[in-house]
Amino acid sequence: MMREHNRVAGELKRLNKHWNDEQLFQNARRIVTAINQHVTYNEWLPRVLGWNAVNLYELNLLPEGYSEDYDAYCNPTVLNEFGIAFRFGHSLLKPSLERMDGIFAKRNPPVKLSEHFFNPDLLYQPGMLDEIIRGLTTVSMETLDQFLTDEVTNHLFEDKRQPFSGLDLAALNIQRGRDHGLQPYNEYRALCNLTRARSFDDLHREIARPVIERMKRTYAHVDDIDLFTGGLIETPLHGGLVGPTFGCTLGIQFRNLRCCDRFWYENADPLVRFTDPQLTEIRKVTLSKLLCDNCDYVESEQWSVFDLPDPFLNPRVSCRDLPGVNLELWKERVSCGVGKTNIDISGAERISPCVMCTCTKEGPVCQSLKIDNCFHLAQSYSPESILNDHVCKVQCAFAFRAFPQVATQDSNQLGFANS
Ligand code: HEM
Repeated sequence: MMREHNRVAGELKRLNKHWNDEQLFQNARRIVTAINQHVTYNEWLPRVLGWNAVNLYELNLLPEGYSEDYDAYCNPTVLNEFGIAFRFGHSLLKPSLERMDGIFAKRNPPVKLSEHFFNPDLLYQPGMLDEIIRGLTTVSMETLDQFLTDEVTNHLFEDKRQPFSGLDLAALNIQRGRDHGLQPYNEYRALCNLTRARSFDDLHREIARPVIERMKRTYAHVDDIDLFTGGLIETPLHGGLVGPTFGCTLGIQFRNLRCCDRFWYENADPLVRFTDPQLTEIRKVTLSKLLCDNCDYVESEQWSVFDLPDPFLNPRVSCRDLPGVNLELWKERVSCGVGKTNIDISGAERISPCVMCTCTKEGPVCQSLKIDNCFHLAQSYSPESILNDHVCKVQCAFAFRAFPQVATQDSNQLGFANS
């Protein structure tokens, strides 16, 4: 995303040479934020929550036009519970990241997590970032379940010189929930419209039997189960990764992030919105295109990078064939051409006797003028220009017919009576 920011800022500078650093930064930031929101809700959330939950929490994006869902009275901040529920990703980690070359052959050695905590030097090696990205988009993740790789449960931030110095991420997550005063898992079940369990066996609809048996051995009472533990062990929602309790926590959070944010990219607020054509451009972008644009030598990506490549269902295509944002639409207007008239930005001109146009950032906006006195109009404009203006004709033809003597006076320039 940082590379994308700099790429967009560079393009904006080429298109708007008169912009200063602040304008370039703020506009690039706004575009990249919008792209991030679009990719997250369009490509990522459906895979985490499944389509049923996406529909239930109204997280579907609009295919066109502006959203009117902004609610100034709701709270967009991050829920305490979300800070724990969103750690479900820790269960998806593999012990090492595969590296792949340009023809997707594995490169050795893979990047072992525990060998690189606090040591990102590897990323400075030429081609390394591309190799890791190819690996990440080609190899499947771990299953979301009660297991976390040993690399983060025994070797997190380990000091190799000191045996057993590694931390346990699962324990940190559980303890962090308690530090933050979170309610037990059972309370969140009730809040999320599941039944409040009175015994361990009441969990059987959401949690597999053998896992319930392990819970019995771990916790003294069903009310003692922590949110992180209970959420992680639930059977996934249909078509998603997380179970109903994490699904509910994430669903509410992502709904708030969308509806309570005045700067949400689909919003209609005329002070901060994108133009309709700009919004259409943002809606074209996919994570595959982002990777293409920002890796060093990546030339192809599968259409949907959150899904494994497949020659039929998700083929790798050339980066050139993936749609992206056309930044030409952010070229700032300095003027608008309306017919033969050129109007400066923010200026207004009468382009004909009865039509006034204003040049806005989104293009010219024209409106008909109400004519109070047609004879005054006739003193200022030629008969041809008035007759050629449909708006004048509609308003003044009646007046000129009613007073034909105006047309016969020598001083009269109109000649309407003869027409
Ligand atoms: C190699 C990969 C990762 C490592 C080593 C890692 C490690 C950590 C650590 C050490 C913490 C702080 C734990 C604490 O003391 O409370 C943390 C917090 C967190 N992690 Fe991860 N994590 C990784 C990947 C992920 C992924 C893939 C996700 C989500 C999809 C994720 C979500 C979170 C969240 C939401 C927090 C809490 C942040 C906060 O409240 O400030 N992490 N992670």
